[in-house]
Amino acid sequence: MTSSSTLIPTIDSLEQPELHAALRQCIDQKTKPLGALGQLEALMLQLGLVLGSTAPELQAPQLLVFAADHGLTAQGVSAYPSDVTWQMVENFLAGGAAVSVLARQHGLALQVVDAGVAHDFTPRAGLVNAKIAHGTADASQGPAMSEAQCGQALQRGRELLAGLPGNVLLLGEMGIGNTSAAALLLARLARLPIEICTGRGTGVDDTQLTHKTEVLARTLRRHPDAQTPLAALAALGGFEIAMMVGAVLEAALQRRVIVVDGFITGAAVLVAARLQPAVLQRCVFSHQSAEAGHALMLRELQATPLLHLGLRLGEGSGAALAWPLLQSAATLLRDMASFASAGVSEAAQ
Ligand SMILES: Cc1cc2ncn([C@H]3O[C@H](COP(=O)(O)O)[C@@H](O)[C@H]3O)c2cc1C
Ligand SMILES: O=C(O)c1cccnc1
Repeated sequence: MTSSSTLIPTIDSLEQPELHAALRQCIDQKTKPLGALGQLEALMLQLGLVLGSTAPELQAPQLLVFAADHGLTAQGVSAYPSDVTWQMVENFLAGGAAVSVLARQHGLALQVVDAGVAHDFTPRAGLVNAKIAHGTADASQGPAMSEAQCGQALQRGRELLAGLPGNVLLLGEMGIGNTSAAALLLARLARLPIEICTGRGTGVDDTQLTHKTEVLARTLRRHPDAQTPLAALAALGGFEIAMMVGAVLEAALQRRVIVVDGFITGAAVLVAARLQPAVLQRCVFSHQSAEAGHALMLRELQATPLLHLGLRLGEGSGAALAWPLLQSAATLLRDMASFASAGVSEAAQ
C-alpha cells in the first residue's frame, strides 16, 4: 500500500477567530430575537466558517452515491439479495429511486460511483467506474479487502473530487449488507458492544437480527488486530465506505461543505474523523436515521442532526432532504436585514 502520509491529507482546523466573531455579530444583528433561528444559526455560522465568508454562497451541489457489494452477505445479514445493489444502481441512473427523485426536485447533480459492485455495467453518463473489485470478501472469514485495495479505494475517492464543480458534497451510498459493515466499524472504532451497534438495516426480523448480531460479533473476534482506523476499514469495511473516506478527506481539504446522510455515510465520516478530526468542522449531519446504531454514532461524533424523520433508506435521501435547510441558512445569512439597516429597535437595556 502507498504510505498513509500520501493517502491521508492533513486537514487543518478552521481557526478563524476574526471570521467567527464577525459571523456571530452578523447573525446576532439580524432582525430577530437573539438565537431565535435555533439550530439554523449554528448552521449559518458553520457554512460561513467553512466557506470563509460572512455571505457564503452554496454552489453547484454534487451528490455522489457510492455503490458496492459485500461478501459478508453470504452469512445472511440482510433482508434483501445482493443483486439489489446493481439493480438499484440501474434505478438511480433511470431516475426512479428515491434519491433520484429528490436530487431532481432540488437541482442536485447526481452521479453514481461504482466502487465495487459485483456486476458489469454498460458505461453511460452519470455512472463513474471506480470499481476496485466485484464486491468485498466475506469479512467473517478473512479481511473484507486487502490493504492495497483499501488504499486504492481511498485514492480513487480523493481523485473523484478533483475537478468536481461547486463547493458542496452530499454523500449517498448503496450496498446490500452495508449496515453490517457500518455497525462493525462503529463497534470497533468507538469501542462499543456490537449488540447496540447492530440494527435491522433493510428490515430483518427478530430472529434474523439475532443471527446478524452473532455474525457481526464473530466477525469482530476474527479481526482482533484491526484496531487502527485504516486496519479496521480494510478488515471490516466496504469499497463504497473506503471510497467515501477518501472523498470526505479530499472534500475537507478543498473546504467543501460535506452533507452526511445516515448510518453508512456516517461510518465513513467516523473513519475519516479518526484519521483527521478537523473533517468534522466541514460536516453537516442531515438527519438521524432509524437504524439502531445511528444515535450512538452521532453521539460519538458529537453531531447534532438537522432532521428526525425516521428514515432508514440511505442512498443520500436524507442529505437531499436537508439540502433546502442549507440553502435557507446561507440565504438568511446573506439577505436578512440587520437591526441597523432595517431601523428596528434592539432588545431593551
Ligand atoms: C430496494 C432497496 C433500496 C435501497 N436503497 C438503499 N438501501 C439501503 O439498504 C442497504 C443496507 O441495508 P442492509 O445492510 O440490510 O442490506 C443499503 O444498500 C442501503 O443503501 C436500499 C435497500 C433496498 C432493499
Ligand atoms: O441510515 C442509513 O443510512 C440506512 C439505514 C438502513 C438501511 N440503509 C441505510
